[in-house]
Amino acid sequence: MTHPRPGGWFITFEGIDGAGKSTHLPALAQALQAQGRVVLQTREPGGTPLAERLRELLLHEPMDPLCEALLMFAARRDHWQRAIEPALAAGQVVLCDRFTDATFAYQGHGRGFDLGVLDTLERWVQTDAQGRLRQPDLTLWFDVPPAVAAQRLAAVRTPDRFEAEPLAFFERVRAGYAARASAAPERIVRIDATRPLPQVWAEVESVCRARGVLA
Ligand SMILES: Nc1ncnc2c1ncn2[C@@H]1O[C@H](COP(=O)(O)OP(=O)(O)OP(=O)(O)O)[C@@H](O)[C@H]1O
Ligand SMILES: Cc1cn([C@H]2C[C@H](O)[C@@H](COP(=O)(O)O)O2)c(=O)[nH]c1=O
Repeated sequence: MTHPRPGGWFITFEGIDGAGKSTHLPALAQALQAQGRVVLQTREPGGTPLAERLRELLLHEPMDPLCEALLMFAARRDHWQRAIEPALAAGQVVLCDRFTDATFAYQGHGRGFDLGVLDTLERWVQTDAQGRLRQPDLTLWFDVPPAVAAQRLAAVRTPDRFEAEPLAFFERVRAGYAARASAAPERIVRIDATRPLPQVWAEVESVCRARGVLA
């Protein structure tokens, strides 16, 4: 049997809007808590009072792509320093609904923002006191075609500034996630999220067991 390591795990949930991330994140939190782990459930943009205020602007105020990218990273820096790093240092499991892969997918591939600049901002924001660039330990990429995701979301809520983008935008975002997954296959695991919920959850559990996140 595998045992969770004593230090913290940093696990991120990614995918286009409506893929199913927010459905599975609390389920994994519950499974981990049942095994005695302390779990921080959080999200981006957001996760601290300041970052939640930036989220409101990002989701609802019109702005140009540079402003959008800078605000995403500003929110991330606050979230990173005040919430994620302390939780990991305390040995907690951090489950984060979106992180920097989303910036590469949405701002980079979706909006066409310079990927090299995003690399630089990522290094500025996520480098620890020892000079190491910190990445998630595991990223679950919930992959669905944009038409499926749009159908799911249409049934449940009024679209925000991102969700109101056309299908072609989400095709580019999805391609962005695929590119990130090809570049980091050991970290980013693709989950076919078009299947019924119980099957998707079974794969989440199985990946987490295989990685030693779940015992
Ligand atoms: N595998 C699935 N099959 C059918 N419906 C699903 C599936 N996964 C999620 N849903 C439904 O789709 C809707 C969107 O799911 P959810 O909120 O988890 O997506 P999300 O990826 O977190 O989206 P967002 O990033 O926009 O918040 C919800 O109503 C959810 O119940
Ligand atoms: C972190 C991050 C997020 N976004 C976008 C993606 C989503 O449309 C919204 C967040 O809404 P959700 O319902 O919580 O998924 O923000 C982005 O464009 N870039 C990012 O880095």
